[in-house]
Amino acid sequence: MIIGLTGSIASGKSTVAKMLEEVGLPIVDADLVARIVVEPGTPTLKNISEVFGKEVLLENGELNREKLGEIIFHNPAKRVELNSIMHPAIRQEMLRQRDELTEAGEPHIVMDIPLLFESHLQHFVEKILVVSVTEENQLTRLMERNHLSKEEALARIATQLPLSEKEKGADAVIYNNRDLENTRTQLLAILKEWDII
Ligand SMILES: CC(C)(COP(=O)(O)OP(=O)(O)OC[C@H]1O[C@@H](n2cnc3c(N)ncnc32)[C@H](O)[C@@H]1O)[C@@H](O)C(=O)NCCC(=O)NCCS
Ligand SMILES: Nc1ncnc2c1ncn2[C@@H]1O[C@H](COP(=O)(O)OP(=O)(O)OP(=O)(O)O)[C@@H](O)[C@H]1O
Repeated sequence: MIIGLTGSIASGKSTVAKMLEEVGLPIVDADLVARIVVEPGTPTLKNISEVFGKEVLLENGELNREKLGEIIFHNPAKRVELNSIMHPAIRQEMLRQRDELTEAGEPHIVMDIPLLFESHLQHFVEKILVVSVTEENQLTRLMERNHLSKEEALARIATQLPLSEKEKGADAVIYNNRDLENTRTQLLAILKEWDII
């Protein structure tokens, strides 16, 4: 079974992905793939620097993620432009990793895709697991993890579909508002129901 793991920024997808890894499931991680496709020397990085200018590169030639983040989370047109450069490359590499795992005989694969609904990638997966949080917890955790001001964190949250909408499209929802043991208990119950463990 191909499981799509999604949620919103700082809702706890990576936290749940780690738990899924601990029970032995392989993960295809879109955020990680998004880093691979912009490594120095890739056509995607060249394309980004042509469109956004040399200011989005560090001195060593790597992508300046902080700088690019500041630009795209405050400018919808720039975000659409970046998405149109990066998303085809990300999708291609994610499918390659998925096929490699399938060929290696993995019976279940998790695809961790933050923008699963926004990018209409539901057809990539068979079951959708949404990690949800209250707006209050999401904001506090995002500000703490990324050292962002309230305004910066709210701007990032606003670029994604509301979690209430994502919950409607889910086969199962994990409410990640309490401690990690509580989250793990919810996850294991879902995996049992889906006959995965
Ligand atoms: C702008 C970048 C360089 C900022 O890097 P940074 O290290 O600060 O963030 P990171 O990559 O860890 O992303 C954190 C979260 O931000 C959110 N996010 C990232 N990109 C986008 C986007 N284009 N639109 C909406 N939300 C986004 C996701 O929830 C993601 O999990 C980076 O996010 C990026 O390359 N984004 C474009 C690719 C993309 O769409 N990635 C999202 C999943 S495929
Ligand atoms: N149940 C919890 N209690 C307290 N803190 C938590 C809990 N779950 C996650 N966190 C913390 O909240 C932050 C966001 O979690 P995580 O990185 O897993 O989210 P994410 O959905 O993967 O985010 P992104 O989309 O930005 O990659 C992290 O700093 C994490 O340690």
